[in-house]
Amino acid sequence: MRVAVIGTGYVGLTTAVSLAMNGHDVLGIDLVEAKIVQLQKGKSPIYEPGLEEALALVLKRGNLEFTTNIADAREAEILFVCVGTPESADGTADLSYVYAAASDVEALHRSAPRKRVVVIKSTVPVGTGDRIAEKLRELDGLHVVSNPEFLREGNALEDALHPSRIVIGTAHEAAAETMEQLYQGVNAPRVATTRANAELIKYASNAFLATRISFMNELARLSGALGTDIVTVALGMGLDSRIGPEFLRAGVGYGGSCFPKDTIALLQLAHQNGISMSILEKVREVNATQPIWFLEQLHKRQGNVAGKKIAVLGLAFKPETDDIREAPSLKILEALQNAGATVAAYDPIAAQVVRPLFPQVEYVGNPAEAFKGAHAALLITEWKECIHLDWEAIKSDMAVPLLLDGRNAWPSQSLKDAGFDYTGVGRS
Ligand SMILES: NC(=O)C1=CN([C@@H]2O[C@H](COP(=O)(O)OP(=O)(O)OC[C@H]3O[C@@H](n4cnc5c(N)ncnc54)[C@H](O)[C@@H]3O)[C@@H](O)[C@H]2O)C=CC1
Ligand SMILES: O=C(O)[C@H]1O[C@H](OP(=O)(O)OP(=O)(O)OC[C@H]2O[C@@H](n3ccc(=O)[nH]c3=O)[C@H](O)[C@@H]2O)[C@H](O)[C@@H](O)[C@@H]1O
Repeated sequence: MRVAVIGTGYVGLTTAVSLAMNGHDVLGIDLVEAKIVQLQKGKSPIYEPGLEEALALVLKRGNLEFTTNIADAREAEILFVCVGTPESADGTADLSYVYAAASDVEALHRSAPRKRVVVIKSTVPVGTGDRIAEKLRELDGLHVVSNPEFLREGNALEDALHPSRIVIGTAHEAAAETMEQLYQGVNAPRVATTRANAELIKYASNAFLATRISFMNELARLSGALGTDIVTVALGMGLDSRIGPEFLRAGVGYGGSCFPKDTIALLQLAHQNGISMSILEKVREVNATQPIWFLEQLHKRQGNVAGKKIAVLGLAFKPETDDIREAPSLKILEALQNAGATVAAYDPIAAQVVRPLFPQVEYVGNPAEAFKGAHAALLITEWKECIHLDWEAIKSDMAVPLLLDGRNAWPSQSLKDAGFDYTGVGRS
Protein backbone atom coordinates (compact mmCIF):
# COMPACT_ATOMS: atom_id res chain seq x y z
CA MET A 1 0.00 0.00 0.00
CA ARG A 2 1.11 3.63 -0.43
CA VAL A 3 1.75 5.14 2.98
CA ALA A 4 3.04 8.53 4.17
CA VAL A 5 4.38 9.10 7.65
CA ILE A 6 4.32 12.65 9.00
CA GLY A 7 7.14 13.16 11.50
CA THR A 8 10.33 11.11 11.39
CA GLY A 9 11.23 11.05 15.09
CA TYR A 10 11.47 7.83 17.04
CA VAL A 11 7.97 6.66 16.25
CA GLY A 12 7.68 8.01 12.71
CA LEU A 13 11.00 6.64 11.55
CA THR A 14 10.51 3.18 13.02
CA THR A 15 6.94 3.08 11.71
CA ALA A 16 8.17 4.06 8.24
CA VAL A 17 11.03 1.54 8.23
CA SER A 18 8.89 -1.32 9.58
CA LEU A 19 6.10 -0.69 7.04
CA ALA A 20 8.68 -0.51 4.24
CA MET A 21 10.25 -3.76 5.47
CA ASN A 22 6.77 -5.30 5.26
CA GLY A 23 6.62 -4.37 1.58
CA HIS A 24 4.65 -1.11 1.60
CA ASP A 25 5.74 1.97 -0.35
CA VAL A 26 6.45 4.56 2.29
CA LEU A 27 7.19 8.26 2.20
CA GLY A 28 8.66 9.80 5.37
CA ILE A 29 7.94 13.50 5.83
CA ASP A 30 9.54 15.93 8.25
CA LEU A 31 9.70 19.70 8.59
CA VAL A 32 13.37 19.59 9.53
CA GLU A 33 15.29 19.62 6.27
CA ALA A 34 18.61 18.57 7.83
CA LYS A 35 16.94 15.44 9.20
CA ILE A 36 15.47 14.55 5.80
CA VAL A 37 18.79 15.10 4.01
CA GLN A 38 20.46 12.84 6.55
CA LEU A 39 17.75 10.17 6.20
CA GLN A 40 17.97 10.26 2.40
CA LYS A 41 21.64 9.34 2.83
CA GLY A 42 20.70 6.46 5.13
CA LYS A 43 21.84 8.18 8.34
CA SER A 44 19.48 7.81 11.26
CA PRO A 45 19.09 10.89 13.46
CA ILE A 46 18.31 8.60 16.40
CA TYR A 47 20.58 5.98 17.91
CA GLU A 48 19.09 2.51 17.93
CA PRO A 49 21.00 -0.73 17.33
CA GLY A 50 20.14 -2.21 13.90
CA LEU A 51 18.07 0.74 12.68
CA GLU A 52 20.58 2.09 10.14
CA GLU A 53 21.06 -1.35 8.61
CA ALA A 54 17.30 -1.73 8.17
CA LEU A 55 17.05 1.81 6.81
CA ALA A 56 19.79 1.10 4.26
CA LEU A 57 17.97 -2.05 3.15
CA VAL A 58 14.60 -0.41 2.46
CA LEU A 59 16.19 2.66 0.85
CA LYS A 60 18.09 0.34 -1.49
CA ARG A 61 14.95 -1.65 -2.28
CA GLY A 62 13.17 1.62 -3.07
CA ASN A 63 10.38 1.02 -0.53
CA LEU A 64 11.17 4.14 1.46
CA GLU A 65 11.73 7.75 0.44
CA PHE A 66 11.94 10.98 2.38
CA THR A 67 10.74 14.51 1.73
CA THR A 68 10.00 17.79 3.46
CA ASN A 69 7.06 18.44 1.16
CA ILE A 70 3.73 16.87 2.11
CA ALA A 71 2.47 17.53 -1.44
CA ASP A 72 4.68 14.59 -2.48
CA ALA A 73 2.24 12.37 -0.56
CA ARG A 74 -0.69 12.99 -2.91
CA GLU A 75 -0.80 9.29 -3.89
CA ALA A 76 -0.80 8.05 -0.29
CA GLU A 77 -3.82 6.02 0.80
CA ILE A 78 -2.77 6.11 4.43
CA LEU A 79 -1.22 9.07 6.24
CA PHE A 80 0.29 8.44 9.66
CA VAL A 81 0.57 11.36 12.08
CA CYS A 82 3.66 10.66 14.25
CA VAL A 83 4.53 14.14 15.48
CA GLY A 84 5.47 14.98 19.06
CA THR A 85 2.96 15.70 21.85
CA PRO A 86 5.24 17.24 24.48
CA GLU A 87 4.23 18.42 27.92
CA SER A 88 2.76 21.95 28.03
CA ALA A 89 3.54 24.32 30.89
CA ASP A 90 0.38 23.15 32.71
CA GLY A 91 1.15 19.43 32.21
CA THR A 92 -1.43 18.82 29.49
CA ALA A 93 -0.30 17.40 26.15
CA ASP A 94 0.73 20.10 23.70
CA LEU A 95 -1.32 19.23 20.63
CA SER A 96 -0.11 22.06 18.42
CA TYR A 97 2.06 19.76 16.26
CA VAL A 98 -0.78 17.27 15.85
CA TYR A 99 -3.25 19.97 14.80
CA ALA A 100 -0.66 21.52 12.45
CA ALA A 101 -0.12 18.10 10.85
CA ALA A 102 -3.90 17.67 10.54
CA SER A 103 -4.06 21.02 8.73
CA ASP A 104 -1.29 19.84 6.38
CA VAL A 105 -3.35 16.71 5.67
CA GLU A 106 -6.42 18.85 5.04
CA ALA A 107 -4.52 21.02 2.53
CA LEU A 108 -3.15 17.94 0.78
CA HIS A 109 -6.57 16.32 0.59
CA ARG A 110 -8.20 19.45 -0.81
CA SER A 111 -5.57 19.69 -3.55
CA ALA A 112 -5.53 15.95 -4.31
CA PRO A 113 -8.72 14.29 -3.07
CA ARG A 114 -8.92 10.48 -2.96
CA LYS A 115 -9.95 7.76 -0.52
CA ARG A 116 -7.64 8.21 2.46
CA VAL A 117 -7.19 7.14 6.05
CA VAL A 118 -5.49 9.50 8.51
CA VAL A 119 -3.94 7.48 11.31
CA ILE A 120 -3.13 9.21 14.59
CA LYS A 121 -0.16 7.37 16.07
CA SER A 122 0.98 10.21 18.32
CA THR A 123 -0.09 9.79 21.95
CA VAL A 124 -3.06 12.15 22.30
CA PRO A 125 -5.67 12.77 25.03
CA VAL A 126 -9.06 11.13 24.71
CA GLY A 127 -11.23 13.11 22.30
CA THR A 128 -8.41 14.39 20.09
CA GLY A 129 -9.11 11.94 17.25
CA ASP A 130 -12.80 12.86 17.35
CA ARG A 131 -11.94 16.57 17.26
CA ILE A 132 -9.66 16.08 14.25
CA ALA A 133 -12.37 14.02 12.55
CA GLU A 134 -14.82 16.85 13.22
CA LYS A 135 -12.37 19.39 11.76
CA LEU A 136 -11.94 17.27 8.61
CA ARG A 137 -15.61 16.21 8.49
CA GLU A 138 -16.60 17.83 5.23
CA LEU A 139 -13.71 16.29 3.29
CA ASP A 140 -14.99 13.41 1.18
CA GLY A 141 -13.25 10.08 1.49
CA LEU A 142 -11.09 11.03 4.50
CA HIS A 143 -11.37 8.98 7.71
CA VAL A 144 -9.55 9.40 11.00
CA VAL A 145 -8.30 6.32 12.86
CA SER A 146 -6.57 6.14 16.22
CA ASN A 147 -3.72 3.60 16.21
CA PRO A 148 -1.53 4.20 19.28
CA GLU A 149 2.06 3.03 19.40
CA PHE A 150 3.56 0.89 22.18
CA LEU A 151 7.19 0.62 21.06
CA ARG A 152 10.10 1.09 23.46
CA GLU A 153 13.15 3.17 22.64
CA GLY A 154 16.24 1.11 22.01
CA ASN A 155 14.05 -1.76 20.79
CA ALA A 156 11.77 0.32 18.64
CA LEU A 157 12.14 -1.36 15.26
CA GLU A 158 11.77 -4.84 16.74
CA ASP A 159 8.65 -3.67 18.64
CA ALA A 160 7.22 -2.07 15.48
CA LEU A 161 7.78 -5.28 13.49
CA HIS A 162 6.47 -7.54 16.27
CA PRO A 163 4.01 -5.48 18.31
CA SER A 164 2.37 -6.83 21.47
CA ARG A 165 -1.01 -5.75 20.07
CA ILE A 166 -2.50 -3.59 17.32
CA VAL A 167 -5.18 -1.24 18.56
CA ILE A 168 -7.40 0.23 15.85
CA GLY A 169 -9.83 2.91 16.93
CA THR A 170 -12.50 3.68 14.34
CA ALA A 171 -16.19 3.17 13.82
CA HIS A 172 -15.75 3.28 10.04
CA GLU A 173 -15.80 -0.19 8.50
CA ALA A 174 -13.86 0.64 5.33
CA ALA A 175 -11.17 2.48 7.30
CA ALA A 176 -10.85 -0.51 9.64
CA GLU A 177 -10.56 -2.79 6.60
CA THR A 178 -7.78 -0.56 5.14
CA MET A 179 -5.87 -0.79 8.44
CA GLU A 180 -6.31 -4.56 8.47
CA GLN A 181 -4.83 -4.75 4.94
CA LEU A 182 -1.92 -2.59 6.05
CA TYR A 183 -1.10 -4.83 9.00
CA GLN A 184 -1.84 -8.07 7.15
CA GLY A 185 0.93 -10.50 7.98
CA VAL A 186 1.78 -8.81 11.28
CA ASN A 187 1.15 -11.46 13.86
CA ALA A 188 -0.33 -9.65 16.86
CA PRO A 189 -3.68 -9.59 18.68
CA ARG A 190 -6.06 -6.91 17.37
CA VAL A 191 -8.24 -4.63 19.47
CA ALA A 192 -10.90 -3.05 17.27
CA THR A 193 -12.58 -0.27 19.19
CA THR A 194 -13.56 3.40 19.27
CA ARG A 195 -11.07 6.21 18.79
CA ALA A 196 -11.58 7.30 22.42
CA ASN A 197 -10.95 3.81 23.84
CA ALA A 198 -7.82 3.47 21.73
CA GLU A 199 -6.54 6.81 23.05
CA LEU A 200 -7.18 5.81 26.67
CA ILE A 201 -5.58 2.37 26.19
CA LYS A 202 -2.33 4.16 25.34
CA TYR A 203 -2.26 6.47 28.38
CA ALA A 204 -3.51 3.75 30.71
CA SER A 205 -0.77 1.36 29.58
CA ASN A 206 2.02 3.84 30.19
CA ALA A 207 0.54 4.98 33.51
CA PHE A 208 0.19 1.38 34.67
CA LEU A 209 3.79 0.54 33.77
CA ALA A 210 4.96 3.67 35.61
CA THR A 211 2.83 2.57 38.60
CA ARG A 212 4.55 -0.80 38.74
CA ILE A 213 7.95 0.89 38.77
CA SER A 214 7.06 3.38 41.50
CA PHE A 215 5.45 0.63 43.56
CA MET A 216 8.66 -1.37 43.36
CA ASN A 217 10.80 1.70 44.11
CA GLU A 218 8.82 2.46 47.24
CA LEU A 219 8.93 -1.20 48.24
CA ALA A 220 12.70 -1.09 47.66
CA ARG A 221 13.01 1.72 50.22
CA LEU A 222 11.31 -0.56 52.74
CA SER A 223 13.39 -3.51 51.61
CA GLY A 224 16.55 -1.46 52.17
CA ALA A 225 15.41 -0.65 55.70
CA LEU A 226 14.50 -4.28 56.44
CA GLY A 227 17.69 -5.74 54.99
CA THR A 228 15.75 -7.85 52.48
CA ASP A 229 16.60 -8.22 48.80
CA ILE A 230 14.19 -6.49 46.40
CA VAL A 231 15.56 -8.43 43.40
CA THR A 232 14.60 -11.75 44.97
CA VAL A 233 11.29 -10.29 46.15
CA ALA A 234 10.53 -9.13 42.57
CA LEU A 235 11.44 -12.56 41.23
CA GLY A 236 9.10 -14.23 43.69
CA MET A 237 6.30 -11.80 42.87
CA GLY A 238 6.74 -12.00 39.11
CA LEU A 239 6.34 -15.76 38.99
CA ASP A 240 2.66 -15.25 39.77
CA SER A 241 1.19 -15.17 36.26
CA ARG A 242 -1.34 -12.56 37.45
CA ILE A 243 1.59 -10.24 38.22
CA GLY A 244 4.19 -11.24 35.62
CA PRO A 245 7.94 -10.54 35.73
CA GLU A 246 8.19 -7.34 33.65
CA PHE A 247 8.60 -3.81 35.02
CA LEU A 248 9.34 -4.88 38.57
CA ARG A 249 12.92 -3.60 38.53
CA ALA A 250 13.57 -1.09 41.31
CA GLY A 251 16.06 1.61 40.41
CA VAL A 252 16.71 5.33 40.40
CA GLY A 253 13.32 6.08 38.85
CA TYR A 254 11.83 6.05 35.38
CA GLY A 255 12.76 8.68 32.82
CA GLY A 256 12.36 9.13 29.09
CA SER A 257 10.16 11.10 26.76
CA CYS A 258 6.95 9.27 27.62
CA PHE A 259 6.21 8.06 31.18
CA PRO A 260 6.83 11.50 32.74
CA LYS A 261 4.77 13.43 30.19
CA ASP A 262 2.04 10.83 29.73
CA THR A 263 1.38 10.39 33.46
CA ILE A 264 0.96 14.15 33.96
CA ALA A 265 -1.19 14.41 30.81
CA LEU A 266 -3.48 11.64 32.11
CA LEU A 267 -3.71 13.36 35.50
CA GLN A 268 -4.66 16.62 33.80
CA LEU A 269 -7.25 14.85 31.69
CA ALA A 270 -8.70 13.39 34.89
CA HIS A 271 -8.76 16.81 36.62
CA GLN A 272 -10.49 18.35 33.61
CA ASN A 273 -13.15 15.69 34.04
CA GLY A 274 -13.49 16.17 37.81
CA ILE A 275 -11.78 12.89 38.66
CA SER A 276 -8.92 12.57 41.11
CA MET A 277 -6.29 9.91 40.31
CA SER A 278 -4.48 9.86 43.64
CA ILE A 279 -2.54 6.66 42.91
CA LEU A 280 -1.06 8.22 39.79
CA GLU A 281 -0.17 11.37 41.74
CA LYS A 282 1.79 9.24 44.19
CA VAL A 283 3.45 7.36 41.33
CA ARG A 284 4.87 10.65 40.09
CA GLU A 285 5.81 11.77 43.60
CA VAL A 286 7.74 8.55 44.31
CA ASN A 287 9.49 8.88 40.96
CA ALA A 288 10.46 12.50 41.60
CA THR A 289 12.00 11.62 44.97
CA GLN A 290 13.68 8.34 43.98
CA PRO A 291 17.01 9.84 42.75
CA ILE A 292 17.14 11.95 45.93
CA TRP A 293 16.47 8.86 48.08
CA PHE A 294 19.24 7.08 46.18
CA LEU A 295 21.72 9.89 46.85
CA GLU A 296 20.83 9.80 50.54
CA GLN A 297 22.32 6.29 50.56
CA LEU A 298 25.57 7.84 49.32
CA HIS A 299 25.53 10.59 51.95
CA LYS A 300 24.82 8.01 54.69
CA ARG A 301 28.00 6.17 53.74
CA GLN A 302 30.27 8.93 52.52
CA GLY A 303 29.01 11.91 54.58
CA ASN A 304 29.85 15.21 52.95
CA VAL A 305 30.92 14.66 49.33
CA ALA A 306 32.37 18.16 48.83
CA GLY A 307 35.72 17.87 47.09
CA LYS A 308 35.38 14.11 46.69
CA LYS A 309 35.45 12.37 43.33
CA ILE A 310 32.25 10.52 42.46
CA ALA A 311 32.05 8.24 39.41
CA VAL A 312 28.73 8.21 37.55
CA LEU A 313 28.21 5.24 35.23
CA GLY A 314 25.50 5.72 32.60
CA LEU A 315 23.62 8.91 31.67
CA ALA A 316 20.93 7.89 29.14
CA PHE A 317 17.44 7.27 30.59
CA LYS A 318 17.96 3.60 29.76
CA PRO A 319 20.52 1.51 27.82
CA GLU A 320 20.67 1.32 24.00
CA THR A 321 19.57 4.91 23.49
CA ASP A 322 21.19 8.35 23.50
CA ASP A 323 17.96 9.87 24.83
CA ILE A 324 18.44 11.85 28.06
CA ARG A 325 14.96 13.35 28.25
CA GLU A 326 13.88 13.26 31.94
CA ALA A 327 16.82 10.93 32.66
CA PRO A 328 17.39 10.39 36.41
CA SER A 329 21.10 11.05 35.75
CA LEU A 330 20.35 14.75 35.24
CA LYS A 331 18.91 15.12 38.76
CA ILE A 332 21.80 13.13 40.17
CA LEU A 333 24.48 15.21 38.41
CA GLU A 334 22.80 18.40 39.58
CA ALA A 335 22.60 17.25 43.21
CA LEU A 336 26.22 16.04 43.20
CA GLN A 337 27.40 19.34 41.79
CA ASN A 338 25.37 21.30 44.34
CA ALA A 339 26.98 19.19 47.05
CA GLY A 340 30.43 20.20 45.77
CA ALA A 341 31.49 16.78 44.46
CA THR A 342 33.90 16.36 41.57
CA VAL A 343 32.08 14.18 39.05
CA ALA A 344 33.58 11.86 36.43
CA ALA A 345 30.87 10.45 34.15
CA TYR A 346 30.83 7.72 31.53
CA ASP A 347 28.18 6.83 28.97
CA PRO A 348 28.95 5.00 25.70
CA ILE A 349 26.55 7.17 23.66
CA ALA A 350 24.81 9.89 25.65
CA ALA A 351 27.80 11.77 27.14
CA GLN A 352 27.92 14.20 24.21
CA VAL A 353 24.27 15.20 24.76
CA VAL A 354 24.76 15.74 28.51
CA ARG A 355 28.03 17.67 28.17
CA PRO A 356 26.48 21.05 27.25
CA LEU A 357 24.09 20.79 30.23
CA PHE A 358 26.81 19.96 32.76
CA PRO A 359 30.09 21.36 31.35
CA GLN A 360 31.89 21.06 34.72
CA VAL A 361 31.55 17.28 34.76
CA GLU A 362 34.55 15.32 33.46
CA TYR A 363 33.37 12.97 30.67
CA VAL A 364 35.67 9.98 30.38
CA GLY A 365 36.11 7.62 27.45
CA ASN A 366 35.78 4.36 29.38
CA PRO A 367 34.36 3.19 32.73
CA ALA A 368 37.79 2.36 34.20
CA GLU A 369 38.77 6.05 33.96
CA ALA A 370 35.72 7.09 35.97
CA PHE A 371 36.59 4.77 38.87
CA LYS A 372 40.19 6.04 39.21
CA GLY A 373 40.60 7.78 42.56
CA ALA A 374 36.83 7.81 43.13
CA HIS A 375 35.40 7.93 46.66
CA ALA A 376 32.23 6.24 45.40
CA ALA A 377 30.77 4.97 42.11
CA LEU A 378 27.10 5.16 41.16
CA LEU A 379 25.50 2.99 38.48
CA ILE A 380 22.71 5.01 36.88
CA THR A 381 22.15 3.28 33.51
CA GLU A 382 22.70 -0.44 33.12
CA TRP A 383 24.65 -0.34 29.83
CA LYS A 384 26.52 -3.63 29.38
CA GLU A 385 29.70 -1.52 29.14
CA CYS A 386 29.01 -0.33 32.71
CA ILE A 387 28.33 -3.78 34.11
CA HIS A 388 30.96 -6.18 32.78
CA LEU A 389 34.04 -4.69 34.40
CA ASP A 390 37.46 -5.65 35.68
CA TRP A 391 36.55 -5.39 39.36
CA GLU A 392 39.97 -6.36 40.63
CA ALA A 393 41.58 -3.40 38.85
CA ILE A 394 38.73 -1.13 39.94
CA LYS A 395 39.19 -2.11 43.58
CA SER A 396 42.80 -1.01 43.55
CA ASP A 397 42.01 2.13 41.50
CA MET A 398 39.25 3.55 43.73
CA ALA A 399 40.14 5.80 46.67
CA VAL A 400 37.23 4.25 48.60
CA PRO A 401 35.66 1.01 47.29
CA LEU A 402 32.10 2.23 47.74
CA LEU A 403 29.56 1.11 45.11
CA LEU A 404 25.97 2.33 44.84
CA ASP A 405 24.14 0.26 42.30
CA GLY A 406 21.16 2.30 41.10
CA ARG A 407 19.97 -0.49 38.81
CA ASN A 408 20.70 -3.59 40.89
CA ALA A 409 22.78 -4.79 37.95
CA TRP A 410 26.22 -5.24 39.49
CA PRO A 411 27.10 -8.69 40.93
CA SER A 412 26.38 -7.83 44.57
CA GLN A 413 27.62 -10.94 46.36
CA SER A 414 30.91 -11.31 44.50
CA LEU A 415 31.60 -7.60 44.94
CA LYS A 416 31.03 -7.87 48.68
CA ASP A 417 33.24 -10.97 48.77
CA ALA A 418 35.92 -8.96 46.96
CA GLY A 419 35.83 -6.35 49.71
CA PHE A 420 33.67 -3.65 48.14
CA ASP A 421 31.17 -1.73 50.24
CA TYR A 422 28.16 -2.48 47.99
CA THR A 423 24.59 -1.14 48.23
CA GLY A 424 21.85 -1.53 45.67
CA VAL A 425 18.33 -0.14 45.57
CA GLY A 426 16.48 -2.16 48.19
CA ARG A 427 19.28 -4.70 48.58
CA SER A 428 22.42 -4.51 50.63
N1 LIG B 1 9.46 7.90 21.63
C1 LIG B 1 8.79 6.82 21.92
O1 LIG B 1 9.37 5.81 22.33
C2 LIG B 1 7.31 6.76 21.73
C3 LIG B 1 6.58 7.89 21.46
N2 LIG B 1 5.21 7.81 21.32
C4 LIG B 1 4.44 9.00 20.97
O2 LIG B 1 4.63 9.24 19.56
C5 LIG B 1 4.67 10.65 19.29
C6 LIG B 1 5.98 11.00 18.60
O3 LIG B 1 7.04 10.73 19.47
P1 LIG B 1 8.57 10.82 19.00
O4 LIG B 1 8.73 10.08 17.73
O5 LIG B 1 9.38 10.45 20.18
O6 LIG B 1 8.65 12.40 18.73
P2 LIG B 1 9.87 13.28 18.17
O7 LIG B 1 9.70 14.61 18.78
O8 LIG B 1 11.13 12.50 18.30
O9 LIG B 1 9.58 13.39 16.59
C7 LIG B 1 8.56 14.13 16.03
C8 LIG B 1 8.99 14.56 14.63
O10 LIG B 1 7.88 15.19 13.99
C9 LIG B 1 8.37 16.27 13.19
N3 LIG B 1 7.24 17.17 12.90
C10 LIG B 1 6.54 17.95 13.75
N4 LIG B 1 5.53 18.56 13.08
C11 LIG B 1 5.58 18.15 11.80
C12 LIG B 1 4.81 18.40 10.64
N5 LIG B 1 3.75 19.22 10.66
N6 LIG B 1 5.18 17.81 9.49
C13 LIG B 1 6.25 16.99 9.43
N7 LIG B 1 7.00 16.70 10.50
C14 LIG B 1 6.68 17.26 11.67
C15 LIG B 1 9.48 16.86 14.04
O11 LIG B 1 10.37 17.64 13.28
C16 LIG B 1 10.12 15.58 14.60
O12 LIG B 1 11.15 15.11 13.76
C17 LIG B 1 4.45 11.33 20.65
O13 LIG B 1 3.08 11.58 20.80
C18 LIG B 1 4.90 10.28 21.64
O14 LIG B 1 4.25 10.41 22.90
C19 LIG B 1 4.53 6.63 21.41
C20 LIG B 1 5.21 5.47 21.68
C21 LIG B 1 6.65 5.44 21.86
O1 LIG C 1 4.88 5.68 25.03
C1 LIG C 1 6.06 5.51 24.94
O2 LIG C 1 6.86 6.32 24.52
C2 LIG C 1 6.70 4.23 25.38
O3 LIG C 1 7.08 4.38 26.77
C3 LIG C 1 7.76 3.26 27.34
O4 LIG C 1 8.95 2.99 26.60
P1 LIG C 1 10.34 3.77 26.85
O5 LIG C 1 10.07 5.08 27.50
O6 LIG C 1 11.06 3.72 25.57
O7 LIG C 1 11.20 2.89 27.86
P2 LIG C 1 10.92 1.77 28.96
O8 LIG C 1 11.67 0.57 28.62
O9 LIG C 1 9.49 1.61 29.25
O10 LIG C 1 11.62 2.43 30.24
C4 LIG C 1 11.13 3.65 30.77
C5 LIG C 1 11.88 3.97 32.05
O11 LIG C 1 11.49 3.08 33.09
C6 LIG C 1 12.64 2.53 33.72
N1 LIG C 1 12.30 1.16 34.20
C7 LIG C 1 11.75 0.26 33.36
C8 LIG C 1 11.39 -1.00 33.81
C9 LIG C 1 11.61 -1.33 35.17
O12 LIG C 1 11.30 -2.45 35.65
N2 LIG C 1 12.16 -0.41 35.97
C10 LIG C 1 12.53 0.84 35.53
O13 LIG C 1 13.02 1.68 36.32
C11 LIG C 1 13.72 2.55 32.63
O14 LIG C 1 15.00 2.52 33.20
C12 LIG C 1 13.40 3.86 31.94
O15 LIG C 1 14.00 4.94 32.62
C13 LIG C 1 6.85 2.02 27.20
O16 LIG C 1 7.56 0.87 27.69
C14 LIG C 1 6.43 1.78 25.76
O17 LIG C 1 5.52 0.70 25.68
C15 LIG C 1 5.75 3.05 25.23
O18 LIG C 1 5.38 2.91 23.88
